[in-house]
Amino acid sequence: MKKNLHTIILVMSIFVNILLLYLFITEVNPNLSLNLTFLLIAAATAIAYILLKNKFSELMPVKYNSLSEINEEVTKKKGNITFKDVAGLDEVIEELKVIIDFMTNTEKYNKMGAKIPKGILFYGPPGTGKTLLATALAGETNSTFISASGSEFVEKYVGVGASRIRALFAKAKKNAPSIIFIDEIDAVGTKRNTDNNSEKDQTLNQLLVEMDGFNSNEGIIVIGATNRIDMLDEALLRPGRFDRTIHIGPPNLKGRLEILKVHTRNKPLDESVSLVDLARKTHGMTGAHLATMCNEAAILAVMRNKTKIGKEEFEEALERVIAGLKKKNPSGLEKERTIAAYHEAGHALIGKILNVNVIEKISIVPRGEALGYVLNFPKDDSFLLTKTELKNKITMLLGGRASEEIIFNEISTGAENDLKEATKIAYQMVCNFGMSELGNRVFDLHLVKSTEMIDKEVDKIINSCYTFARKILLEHKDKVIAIAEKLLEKETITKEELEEIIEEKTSMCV
Ligand SMILES: Nc1ncnc2c1ncn2[C@@H]1O[C@H](COP(=O)(O)OP(=O)(O)OP(=O)(O)O)[C@@H](O)[C@H]1O
Ligand SMILES: [Zn+2]
Repeated sequence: MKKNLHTIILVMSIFVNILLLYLFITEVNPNLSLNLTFLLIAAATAIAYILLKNKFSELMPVKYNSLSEINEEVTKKKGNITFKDVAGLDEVIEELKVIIDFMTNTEKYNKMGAKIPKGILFYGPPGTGKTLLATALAGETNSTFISASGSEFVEKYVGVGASRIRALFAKAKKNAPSIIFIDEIDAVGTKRNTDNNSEKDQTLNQLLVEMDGFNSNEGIIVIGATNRIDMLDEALLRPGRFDRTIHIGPPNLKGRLEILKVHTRNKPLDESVSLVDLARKTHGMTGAHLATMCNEAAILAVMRNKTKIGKEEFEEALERVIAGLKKKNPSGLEKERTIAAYHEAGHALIGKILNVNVIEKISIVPRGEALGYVLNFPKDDSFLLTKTELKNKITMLLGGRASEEIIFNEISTGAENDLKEATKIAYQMVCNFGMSELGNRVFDLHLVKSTEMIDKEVDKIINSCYTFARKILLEHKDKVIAIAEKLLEKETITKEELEEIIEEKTSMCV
């Protein structure tokens, strides 16, 4: 729009200039022939054109400059964003410190003949800081940061995706040490078709070739980012390619507080603002949401001619961000949070009482589709499981649903995966392990004429486990409530904290 206006003004001023020139020439020498007059005007216009040529090029549509534009776009030279700008991802940063050592002390590893990883894959929901982390890694290692987006290869550079990949790696080699960051890698990295001929597949093949081609000690690391790791072609995840995968999830309470600190670092805050309070109110939000909220609050303060950002501005900015989230999630965040807390408390308590696996962490910070999770590992490396152990596993899986039913007198869709897993184990008990009343034999579900008997046995197992889960939870309802309340307060509970809550309640009963 602005450029069109410039063009119109330019054309008009050229026209006026020609007119003035004509009037000037006829004024100075009224006897000059018409031909000579126009010749003089043409010469003056040509000179003016040459002088203005540089200005003209600025008015050209952007695409004429696209060749240089592409180069600009992919390379950002040694930025100054570092890990101090990334908050709430301490564990991830710890993991990346090894990569920094690889990149900064390459010699040390070369001498030992150690191979440095070539590719790291960041996966997790949007806005959690994947791009930020890659940029910070470049900042920390003083590397050239070359970034591209997977969707560009299939949308913008149609027909030249593969050669763009080649150019990207050539550039990285020339400017090593470098970090190549490919956002939305799923756009080129989804499972290939069998014919291998589509634009996307050719681009992906080229990416695989390039990753195999460079020597891991050349000082190049490729970082891919995706929200959909499940869709990626397995070839991408093989050793020597993206063989390190790092999950980057939404921040917990402590993480959110740290992110808020980073994003209010250079902002004057009124005393009324409590970041701890804001962190509590922003459950389920990502770093990107929090950054937006802080910025909105600052803008509101400017609009209100304030010298500092007050509590009101933050509250209003928070409401705006929540309104945006609620549009996507009409059931309301608070309700889901409470259900998730009691659901996870149910799993955890049964797991603890029946001694199923070692519970490392319980959380109601959403992860993937799940609204919460109990992180647990097998107690030892034994391959054999007894019938009781399998039934306890099922009981723990059903503990989430049972807890919801006991507390809210209502059940939710949140137990889908638990039910799938519990049913799978029950079928295995009946069909593979001979652990039902049908006797010590196996069943091939594809060969049996009717699955009625098997289904009945599966039902029996599931029902008895569910009754058992309810019994345990009803007996220890105070503990379920205590765990859930702690989860609502802190969002993540460690193994030790869980033990503390259980012990505290137990001693109170005695
Ligand atoms: N952990 C964090 N610490 C500080 N700021 C963060 C964090 N996570 C996100 N942000 C803020 O949100 C912005 C967007 O995050 P970023 O682009 O890195 O997310 P992403 O995970 O790459 O998302 P996408 O998948 O949409 O590309 C960052 O520029 C930063 O301002
Ligand atoms: Zn569950």
